[in-house]
Amino acid sequence: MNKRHVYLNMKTREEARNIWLSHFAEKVELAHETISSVDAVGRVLAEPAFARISTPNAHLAAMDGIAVLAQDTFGASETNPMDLKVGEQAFYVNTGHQLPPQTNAVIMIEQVQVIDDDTVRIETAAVPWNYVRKVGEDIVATEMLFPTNHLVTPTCLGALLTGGVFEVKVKKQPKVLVIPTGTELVDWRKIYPEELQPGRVLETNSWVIGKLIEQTGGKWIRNTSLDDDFFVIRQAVERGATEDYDMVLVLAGSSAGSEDHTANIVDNLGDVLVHGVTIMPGKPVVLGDVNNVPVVGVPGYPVSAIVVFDEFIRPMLCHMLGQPEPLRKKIMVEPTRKIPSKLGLEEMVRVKLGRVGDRVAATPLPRGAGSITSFTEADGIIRIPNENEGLHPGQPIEAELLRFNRTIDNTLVAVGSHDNTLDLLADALRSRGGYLSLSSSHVGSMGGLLAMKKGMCHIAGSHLLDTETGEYNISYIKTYLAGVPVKLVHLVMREQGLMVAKGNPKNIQSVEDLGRNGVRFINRQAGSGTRVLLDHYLSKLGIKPSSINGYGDDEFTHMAVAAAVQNQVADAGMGIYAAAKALELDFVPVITEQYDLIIPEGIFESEKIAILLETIRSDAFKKRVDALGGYHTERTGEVLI
Ligand SMILES: Nc1nc2c(c(=O)[nH]1)N[C@H]1C(S)=C(S)[C@@H](COP(=O)(O)OP(=O)(O)OC[C@H]3O[C@@H](n4cnc5c(N)ncnc54)[C@H](O)[C@@H]3O)O[C@H]1N2
Ligand code: MOO
Repeated sequence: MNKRHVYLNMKTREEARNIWLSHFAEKVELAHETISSVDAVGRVLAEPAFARISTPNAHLAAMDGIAVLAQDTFGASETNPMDLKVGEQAFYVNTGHQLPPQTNAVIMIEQVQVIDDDTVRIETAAVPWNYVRKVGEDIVATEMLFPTNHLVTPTCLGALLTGGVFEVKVKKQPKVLVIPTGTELVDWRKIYPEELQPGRVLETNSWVIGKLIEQTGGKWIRNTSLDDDFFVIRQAVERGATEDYDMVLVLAGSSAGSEDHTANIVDNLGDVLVHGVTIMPGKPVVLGDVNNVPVVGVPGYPVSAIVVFDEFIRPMLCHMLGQPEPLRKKIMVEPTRKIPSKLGLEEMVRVKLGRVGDRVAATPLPRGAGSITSFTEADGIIRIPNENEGLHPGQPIEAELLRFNRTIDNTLVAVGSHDNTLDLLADALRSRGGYLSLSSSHVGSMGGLLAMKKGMCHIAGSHLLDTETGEYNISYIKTYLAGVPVKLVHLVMREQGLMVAKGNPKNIQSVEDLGRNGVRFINRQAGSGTRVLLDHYLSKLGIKPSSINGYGDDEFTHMAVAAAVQNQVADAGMGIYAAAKALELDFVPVITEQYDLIIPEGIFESEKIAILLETIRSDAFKKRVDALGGYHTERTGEVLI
């Protein structure tokens, strides 16, 4: 059974959804149960709920005052006040009291003069049924309160109880068996995080998918994680499809590897309806039918699993529960940079969004389906259609929102060079308890200048050294942002240097050592301030870039360079002290450099920027920056131009 499975016929998302939902349209029927109305919040009615009693169940006073027979008061006016006898023509009532017999209106106490214990005076006539809540005004016994398939909410509970419906018949929650598979997986409940061995992976998908099932109104039972063994996994799927489960999910093993059994197992036990959909992430999904139970082979990568939940599992649960699928709101956005896409696949690109002027800027996040943070950091999803090779910067496209519009309006968009203090800044802004958040995307200093020129960001972080004057950023602004009025605010001074393995085994002491035989370097991308700095040193020292082994290999952030050194992909990389410290690397200082924020003049006086400046100038923020090590904050917050 270890044959490598070749994809059946790839289907488009639309085709796959139709096959999947229509195949089970008549087959999936949830059982019913009768439960207390209070427990039914979040559940779906299996039959209509009819009121058993009326409410109000008598005529009730709607105001504090006197109950009267309206006809008795006709003719009363300011010029013709009328006296009423208490206990005969007028009866004191409070809001909610039942009206005394033979009365049909209430006069508010403010409009009543008390003459003595037995007499009250009025100056306006009462209109029949004024300030009275009549019998059955809200609910009439036998009326239908809610139809079949109604989702009970806390407010619906109010109507049910008021109508005397203390129990309701609801659909049983769809019960889903979730089977994680993969010999490399480790149960997080059984280890300390630091004990995780290299190559082992924490089993997270079942928990994420399980909680998504709960959110959709289902229940989940987690099978213990199974090794990649055809027979063991088949047995679990068979059990799920013959016991009283409404759906079975096999996590991982969906693609083409020698250990990827899901499609074969479904084929062996039932029918594979779809294997392979032209979406990315989520491509290798398996949709099948075993014993009339929907079975999904959910791809192992965390983001692929979430996408498959959104596209196929949630729709099936909603179908079972008779609920419409929740649709995400959509808005038009513009990419801040080029987003290439594979022809023939519908790519779902996670993006950060922020309103800049009258446009919403969309910055793509890393696309790897293994990166869960590319989903948690995303504000929206852009779908690039199958027949499209990608998007140009500024090309308008629809994005599905993962957050509220308000959040997007209140996001400061930072595009440019990466610095760890931006993370602290983002946290400091959020922890003010206000509404403002910072989203930063790391495209290097020059990338930030370009985004600013196109009006796609509020902030560009930059540390571009003018090698002739020794000054930072200003000459670059003059050259690249000519005609774009901007302000420059100093953020931090920081140590740049060479990150090397702990103990510095290759004894790298300076930039000159990078050209030595046996030293492998990892560079930063062209256009990054760090690259400019390195090139400056190389030319000053007369070292040819071509003489450095690895000069052509680059990474986009300080942390990525640090990780390359930690993983021994390289012996040295240029970056900031904080990144070296974070990964416990040694650090050889080269220079203290200046890192500033460029901000468009047009928004410099805005409330958002005022909050930003107040935050970076605060002692609390500077203290946190200093604690990172390798930073100097003496001039933090100074406006330079
Ligand atoms: N030759 C090909 N290889 C792959 C293809 C392909 O078309 N041809 N497709 C790729 C795509 S796209 C995806 S998505 C993955 C799907 O792989 P599987 O569903 O077979 O899953 P695995 O390979 O076992 O795992 C992938 C990845 O995810 C981790 N994982 C698995 N389960 C969990 C879990 N429960 N919690 C957390 N993480 C999990 C696993 O360790 C792997 O790192 O295949 C590509 N390959
Ligand atoms: O389809 Mo895979 O899910 O692209 O990563």
